[in-house]
Amino acid sequence: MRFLGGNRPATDLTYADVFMVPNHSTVGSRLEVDLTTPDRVGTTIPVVVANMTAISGRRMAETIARRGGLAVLPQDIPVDVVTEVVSWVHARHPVYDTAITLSPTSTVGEALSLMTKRAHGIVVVVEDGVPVGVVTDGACQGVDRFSQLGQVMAEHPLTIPAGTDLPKVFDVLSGERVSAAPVVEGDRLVGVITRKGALRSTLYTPAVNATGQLLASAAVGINGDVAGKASALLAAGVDVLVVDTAHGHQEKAVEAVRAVRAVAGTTPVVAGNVVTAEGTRELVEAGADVVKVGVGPGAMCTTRMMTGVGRPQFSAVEECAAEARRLGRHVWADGGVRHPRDVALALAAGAANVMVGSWFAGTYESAGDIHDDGGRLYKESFGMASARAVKARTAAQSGFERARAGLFEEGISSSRMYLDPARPGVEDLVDGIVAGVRSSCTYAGARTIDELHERAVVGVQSAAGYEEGRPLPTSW
Ligand SMILES: NC(=O)C1=CN([C@@H]2O[C@H](COP(=O)(O)OP(=O)(O)OC[C@H]3O[C@@H](n4cnc5c(N)ncnc54)[C@H](OP(=O)(O)O)[C@@H]3O)[C@@H](O)[C@H]2O)C=CC1
Ligand SMILES: Nc1nc2c(ncn2[C@@H]2O[C@H](COP(=O)(O)O)[C@@H](O)[C@H]2O)c(=O)[nH]1
Ligand SMILES: [K+]
Repeated sequence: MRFLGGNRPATDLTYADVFMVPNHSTVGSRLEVDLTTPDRVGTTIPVVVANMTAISGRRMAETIARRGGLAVLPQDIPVDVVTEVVSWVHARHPVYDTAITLSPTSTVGEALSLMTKRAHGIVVVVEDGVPVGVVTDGACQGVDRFSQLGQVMAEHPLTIPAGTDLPKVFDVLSGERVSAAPVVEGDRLVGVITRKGALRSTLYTPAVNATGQLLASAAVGINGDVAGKASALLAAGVDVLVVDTAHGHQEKAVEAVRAVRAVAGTTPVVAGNVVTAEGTRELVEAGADVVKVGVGPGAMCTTRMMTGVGRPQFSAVEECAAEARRLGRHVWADGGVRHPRDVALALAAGAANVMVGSWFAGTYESAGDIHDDGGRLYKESFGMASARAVKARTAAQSGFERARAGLFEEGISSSRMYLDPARPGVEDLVDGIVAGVRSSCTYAGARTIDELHERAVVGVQSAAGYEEGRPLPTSW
């Protein structure tokens, strides 16, 4: 990456401060771009879901890995639960979405409450593992919530035999005017496929481990028996370990990384967070394969307002990525991503992968429950250093210790993240990110993430320059 006109600004910058100019390009199509990440964690798109309780759970992990990304389970989740979630994610189908299933005697109320857990929009009614009907949201409207699904379901549903050619699936579903259908092996249900899902599966490559299972990752904190917890997570089968703390450039964090490295073998170890070359170097020397960059850019984060500490994210990523690359390692840009452009700019700055939290909170697949605010659907999100999260994390401590820890909050305890009715699923947001980044690459003349970093020419803009780039939904 170089600055336009060779003018490196004296001030640190964040994503909104910068733009990329197009280069002469020989990349003729956005489909020629390969977004496999150079960090060797196995992701085929540069999207990692942040380890936040309100966001990253089993459905998020499954859905994002199927499209080539990775979700990190938060450090607060007990090991036995992580173990169960990881084996569940590993057992998911790499192409077909997991079906929501109920029986003919289940109620419409149950179907409606489960329908928003996934974006595919159907409940499959099963008897002995065999689909006998399909229920859509439309079929549940205007009927008593206690009605049984056997009375409202569409019987003898269209089913797709597993292994059917994906363009054919798209054509069959389009021809039958249905958006989703159960997938069967023989007569037994193995999943669900949508029209969009068939399309996406031709564009995305699932992120899988050496045995072909969807990738799963989990975080470990820096307190307590770090090596013991890391070993338990490895025994649970996690494919990527993340050492997670606010201040990664502290002795305790460095020791935690050493402890994790000692037990991790060949499993990639990611550690953070830092914002300087020195912090990056110390974590790499302690054994991190990837260093996580970002102090204070997160949407739920109050650190900069509380402490004055942090660094504008574009410059933080640029400096840390340069140091990591010099040492043969990589960085993940963590926090502050609100638009596809931010992902592209993080990669241009040298990040190998980009962590997204709050933006994904407002989706069907995030971990929280859905709420209705006068017809607008939303989910609650909260920071991992908020009083709410600290309370949960310190549950085993004495009341005094918990109350004292609660005084050191550096995050928002409650925020509403509204679902975009046009893009309610996390895959809709990923489509936007991937389309944006592929396009950035062709503008820069890059076929890969490394080439985007090498070729990017970045300028600094005024607030008016940024504003000019925003679309205008209504007139002036
Ligand atoms: N990226 C970011 O900007 C930030 C991210 N977070 C997220 O919040 C979650 C909680 O992280 P964290 O607060 O590190 O909690 P942890 O429970 O992981 O513990 C942090 C440990 O570091 C010690 N510590 C020393 N200085 C600091 C400091 N300035 N801030 C925090 N801890 C410090 C703490 O001791 P003691 O409590 O005694 O001081 C404690 O032992 C994580 O998921 C983290 O990623 C939190 C803040 C900023
Ligand atoms: N200072 C705090 N940072 C937090 C908190 N919870 C999470 N985070 C960080 O934010 C990113 C995600 O950023 P987003 O803009 O995509 O939401 C996450 O990975 C953490 O590093 C918090 O309570 N305080
Ligand atoms: K912030």
